[in-house]
Amino acid sequence: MTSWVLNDDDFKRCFLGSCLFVFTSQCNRGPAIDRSYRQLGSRETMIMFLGPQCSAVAHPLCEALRNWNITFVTPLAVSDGLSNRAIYPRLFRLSTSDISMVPARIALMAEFGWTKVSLLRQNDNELFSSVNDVKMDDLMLPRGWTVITYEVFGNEPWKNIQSLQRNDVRVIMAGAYPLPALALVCEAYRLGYYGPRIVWFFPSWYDVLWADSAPQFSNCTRDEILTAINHSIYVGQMMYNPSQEIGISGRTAESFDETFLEYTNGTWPIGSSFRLLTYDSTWHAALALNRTLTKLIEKGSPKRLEDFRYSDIEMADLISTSVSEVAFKGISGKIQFDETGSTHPLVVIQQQLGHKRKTIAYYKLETEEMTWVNGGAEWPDDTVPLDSSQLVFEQTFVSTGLYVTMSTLAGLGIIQAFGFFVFNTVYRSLRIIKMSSPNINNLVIAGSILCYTTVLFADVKGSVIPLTALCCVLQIRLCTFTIGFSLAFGALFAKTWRVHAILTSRKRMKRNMVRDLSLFMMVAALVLIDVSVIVTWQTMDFYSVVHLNATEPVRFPESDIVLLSQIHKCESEFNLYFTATLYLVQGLVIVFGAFLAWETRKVKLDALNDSKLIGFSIYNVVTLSMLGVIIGATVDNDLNMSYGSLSALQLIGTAATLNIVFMPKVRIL
Ligand SMILES: NCCCC(=O)O
Repeated sequence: MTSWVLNDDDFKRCFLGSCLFVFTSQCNRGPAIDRSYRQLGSRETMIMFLGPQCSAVAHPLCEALRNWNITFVTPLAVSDGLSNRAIYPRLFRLSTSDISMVPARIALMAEFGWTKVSLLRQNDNELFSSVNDVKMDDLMLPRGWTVITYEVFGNEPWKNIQSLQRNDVRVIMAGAYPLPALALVCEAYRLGYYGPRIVWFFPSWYDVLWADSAPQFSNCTRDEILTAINHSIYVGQMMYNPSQEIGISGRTAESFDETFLEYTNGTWPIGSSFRLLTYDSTWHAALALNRTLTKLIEKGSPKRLEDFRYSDIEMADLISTSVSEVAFKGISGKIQFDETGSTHPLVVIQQQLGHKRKTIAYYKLETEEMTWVNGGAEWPDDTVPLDSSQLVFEQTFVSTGLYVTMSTLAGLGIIQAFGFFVFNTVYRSLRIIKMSSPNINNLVIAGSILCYTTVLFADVKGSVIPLTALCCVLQIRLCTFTIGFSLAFGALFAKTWRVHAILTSRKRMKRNMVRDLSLFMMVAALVLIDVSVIVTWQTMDFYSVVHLNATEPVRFPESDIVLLSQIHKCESEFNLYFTATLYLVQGLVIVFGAFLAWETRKVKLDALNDSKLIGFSIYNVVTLSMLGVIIGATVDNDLNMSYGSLSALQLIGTAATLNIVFMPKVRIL
């Protein structure tokens, strides 16, 4: 390209015929360095180097040639490291550091509502060093945005694509030369990682037709690459002055392109995206050499440009200073270097739309201002892609059908319990009822009703229970079941204890020493213990709602939604200890009750002795409680299974106890 520029007639008129070394290295370090050293070893001294336009070459070469006092003027070479004047004192580029594109990328993310990206860069080049990642981090982290993965790719880009797929990455900022990028995108295509939900960011200095090289440099066709990069975004410096201003060369960008296309037979060869910058950089070199010559003449120096020698620091300084001082209106825009030897161009944002690349915005680095043009970005279905799947939480409730069934059964149980209460009250004067302690039996009924009531409190679908009140429901269940159990089983226990006391009083005590009041007190004491444990628990160690994933996330391939079913549970820090205390109290009553039932098993007076019934009840309670603990532990996260099975156990246990205690009496009557 530069060779063509040098052949341009207008250019020749302005240029003084000085010795320039022109790079045609196509970003290959080795050949570039080899050619440079051959040139330096020749008899012809080079006053200035035009290029290298690739950072990959600029880094090693300019560093190696630092002591040769050669001034480099290059159109591109955008690596941030090249701004370091200590290492590259005589390097001037008509471009800005790639790192200065980061604010533009951030502004685009903000515009499109993206807060999660992956940064992916080529492994073997300083241009795509972690400096960009650090700058991205600096601007993203304070905003609370996330870099999902930092990918570095080499010969196995499929691994990086799989990582992007695994991490559900939607927006990828790629830093790579076009040829490795083709291999990367080709892998993405092969692995099905493309479509309306995937957006790539590439540097805008990629040639517009970069996908055309696909068959040569990847296993994909041009169309496959274009499919994979459709809607991609390109960010980079503006290399085209859209205004029809005539620059120093007497050309506009448009008229230049006409001539250029004549020269290339209407094609856009590789590297043509920086044709205007190349033209302007050559002009810059020429103007700087002119300026140097003028200065030499003005100073009265006998030296001329061709007298330059690599050891002549004074003249090298003069050349470098002249390069830094030259400012002019080029066909790519206004050219003026800053103290780092870079320019401050406008940033252009483009979008790949099929085989075309559309300019969608400009971004001013100084003012951080974005100007949208040509209708801005276009997205499939007019919807900006999301930066990640939308996690939709679905609260799992107890199913209405299950709740209604269980509640109906509980209701029937409560009705039956009331029936037993009526029976107990109506026939209280009959001997069989009287001797079975009807008052205490009423406690069994009351306890059973409370146990049945427990089933009615559930986190049921369509219920009006807000999440904040969920733990109140659990507290009510805790109270109704614990107190209900203590009332019912405590009353049975108390009765058995009385039989045991009577049995033993025949020898040592008076028969009527154990009145109902004592039994009430006994049950009340048990209930009081429960209440104290519950009150201590709920005042010292509050329940709070925890969200538990009930299932693995369910992905819907055709949408961005990932459904996560959650159950809400109430837990407290010392949950385990308080539950264990309650179990211990109930367990002691059960064990002691079992002992008393065993002791009084020989009492033949059925109306007086409930020991067989207690034995049955204990058997019931122990079996059902064990089942309850096992079910509770195994189906903890399946709300319906957990509610259904525990409610069934409560219903069966309560109904069995009530029927065991009352049915024989009802039958006798
Ligand atoms: N061919 C130009 C790419 C940019 C760079 O290497 O700095």
